[in-house]
Amino acid sequence: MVVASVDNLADERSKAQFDVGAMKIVWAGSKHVFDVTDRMARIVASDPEFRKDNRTTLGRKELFKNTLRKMAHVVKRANELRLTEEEASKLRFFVDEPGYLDLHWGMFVPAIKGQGTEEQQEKWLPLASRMEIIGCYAQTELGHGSNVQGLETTATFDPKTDEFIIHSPSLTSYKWWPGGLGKVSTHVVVYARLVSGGQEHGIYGFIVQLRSLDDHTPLPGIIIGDIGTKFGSGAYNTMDNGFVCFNRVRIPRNHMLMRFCQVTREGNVCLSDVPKQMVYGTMVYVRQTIVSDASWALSRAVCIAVRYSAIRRQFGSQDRGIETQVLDYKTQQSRLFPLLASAYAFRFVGEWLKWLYADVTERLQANDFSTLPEAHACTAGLKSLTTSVTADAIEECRKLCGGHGYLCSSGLPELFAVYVPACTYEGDNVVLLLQVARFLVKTVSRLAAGKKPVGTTTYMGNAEHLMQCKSSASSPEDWLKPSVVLEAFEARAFRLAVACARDISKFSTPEAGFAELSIDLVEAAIAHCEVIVVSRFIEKVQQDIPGDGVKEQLQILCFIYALHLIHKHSGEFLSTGCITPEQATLANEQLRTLYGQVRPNAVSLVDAFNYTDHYLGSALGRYDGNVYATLYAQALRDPLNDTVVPDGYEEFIRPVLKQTMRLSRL
Ligand SMILES: CCCCCCCCCCC/C=C/C(=O)SCCNC(=O)CCNC(=O)[C@H](O)C(C)(C)COP(=O)(O)OP(=O)(O)OC[C@H]1O[C@@H](n2cnc3c(N)ncnc32)[C@H](O)[C@@H]1OP(=O)(O)O
Ligand SMILES: Cc1cc2nc3c(=O)[nH]c(=O)nc-3n(C[C@H](O)[C@H](O)[C@H](O)COP(=O)(O)OP(=O)(O)OC[C@H]3O[C@@H](n4cnc5c(N)ncnc54)[C@H](O)[C@@H]3O)c2cc1C
Repeated sequence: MVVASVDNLADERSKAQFDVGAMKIVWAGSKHVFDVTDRMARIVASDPEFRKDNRTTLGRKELFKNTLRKMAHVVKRANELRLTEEEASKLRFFVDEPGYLDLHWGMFVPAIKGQGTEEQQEKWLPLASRMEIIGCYAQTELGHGSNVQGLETTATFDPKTDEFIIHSPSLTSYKWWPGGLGKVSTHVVVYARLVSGGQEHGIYGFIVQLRSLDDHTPLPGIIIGDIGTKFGSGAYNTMDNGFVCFNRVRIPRNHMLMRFCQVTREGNVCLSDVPKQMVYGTMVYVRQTIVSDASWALSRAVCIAVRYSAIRRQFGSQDRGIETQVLDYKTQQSRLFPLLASAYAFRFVGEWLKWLYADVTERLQANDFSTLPEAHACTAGLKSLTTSVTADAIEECRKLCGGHGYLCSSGLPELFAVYVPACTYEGDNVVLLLQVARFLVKTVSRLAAGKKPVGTTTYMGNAEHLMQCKSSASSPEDWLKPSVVLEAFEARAFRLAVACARDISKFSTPEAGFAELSIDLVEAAIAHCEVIVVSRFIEKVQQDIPGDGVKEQLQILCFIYALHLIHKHSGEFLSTGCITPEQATLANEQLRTLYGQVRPNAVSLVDAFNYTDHYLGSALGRYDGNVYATLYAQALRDPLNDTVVPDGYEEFIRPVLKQTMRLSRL
């Protein structure tokens, strides 16, 4: 049985029609990134300190202490190996355990870099880099998260002492959720309403010390703790998401992050000549990183499901002969291959978004704020789209693995539990899509005023054509033409956005229209985000891509990505008149053909992710395909199997059996 499993994956690998090594480089982004990633993944996988297969069986306290041990080991190894920032960040990534380091490096440091003055950066960044202080990011409160302008915490300037007084005026104003806050962080960037001279001046970030650097006890006026156990076993419970109440805590004036707004010694508030949304900059940065993370989480789930589907056999045999690999069932392919294609799509759009973010950052530094709205819309929209799809996809992969997918040893339940809050943190996905919709409606109304759209909305400049065009697809092969596919996506997105803008104008106020039509607006926003992903994927496959057969495989995946969306949203494509029912049928026919073309390459396409068995953490997704023996070995290691007769037998099983025996004798 074991030998047959191993043979299956070896057979699968022998069928590949492309150069897997070259695809690994494409997936990584470059040879350099591949080398760094590969080396860091192996360092983590070979270090017993980073073992993670017992995580779901540990209680919260044990689990948390275990994470503290691992985080300390990460810092130690990074120092010992003299890792660069890039290497250290990959090392932390492959440790694959949410912990305070994520928030320290991922939000606290970026908040200071983005919103601190040069002097503030000079003071705080070395302390943070050497980890002489540990920081987190506290924006959300018990009563408000999405509505940042509704935050209640105050930072009142006291000109007498040249200090700010940080205060939580109500229970609902307690900071609630920040990762790393509950038990670890010594410092925090806290977002509060700036009050000076009796007037409010908006929300800004303030650096506050939370705990003593000598004995870690909370400083006076600070009530702090963990908010409690979260969804799933193991999963995000390794993180100390916390609460904090500030009771008139005093901090020096220069602890306010003053890059965009300065408070003088006299308490005068001087706003720089920049948009006030610059204070939301850390969120834009993190949303961009979340899009890249989505492709990692999705590809990990898909890797497990594809390998297992090649191993798993059900039905199809005559006379108890060899059964069919479940990967050969068209229904399995139609559920799995679009997810495989989405993993590649999100990888490429993530890389593009990184470029967009770098570009806008450069412009902002030169006081050019013109691309800020587009950067906000793209990061918000793509964060929303990719995390929602990924969360659903992990659950779909669990189902694709049948009963064994439900076991923690499949790796999928914990991956789902750890991933699903991505739909909420850094902005609830619906709230973020409504931001995209606001941007789209504005773009459409600017069009009417003769303004030329730029960036990702450039396609809307072709307004007349997009409103009238009818798809020219007359055969399944036509759906392999980039121009045919793009036109359908652009026309659908534009028509939905125009319909929303038109309908909003029928209400008494734009706000009333926006609120009433928010369901349609969310759909228009998704359609626009899908234009971005599809067009970036098409752009990618039109480039020169080295490696035998690599480009061909990516083209197949690109069209699977696009055509499965046409199928999924066929209602919208049809109701907007972008395609006809016959053309939808042709697209489906082509999709089926493409599934057949991916089939022999599926295992190699997930091998190209280059994941170690440690990172995958799955009995079902092992590289060698030795699924059943691993499942059995892991079952035997379960704490319930420590003893043959369970604890509790004497107390709770024997009395029941005795009672039943007595009753049956009656
Ligand atoms: C091994 C596994 C490891 C896992 C590790 C994972 C690590 C991840 C850790 C996750 C940590 C999580 C952290 C957090 O969650 S931090 C808190 C995040 N909070 C949010 O995201 C709040 C969401 N809310 C908002 O962003 C705003 O409140 C919202 C945008 C929704 C509304 O803001 P506001 O009321 O001010 O704005 P309006 O809607 O009225 O818009 C006014 C104009 O401002 C523009 N705008 C809005 N936001 C931005 C922005 N960020 N940048 C630029 N411009 C922005 C908006 O478009 C409006 O413009 P116009 O007036 O021109 O239309
Ligand atoms: C694991 C995790 C880690 C986190 N880490 C941090 C952290 O480190 N620092 C930090 O500051 N915060 C953190 N957060 C908090 C997070 O940022 C917020 O939970 C998030 O921004 C959503 O806000 P909310 O909880 O207020 O949701 P709500 O806004 O209350 O959402 C509830 C529902 O209302 C809907 N809704 C809200 N507003 C609208 C609207 N205008 N129109 C239509 N529907 C609407 C939403 O779609 C949602 O369905 C974390 C959260 C989680 C789950």
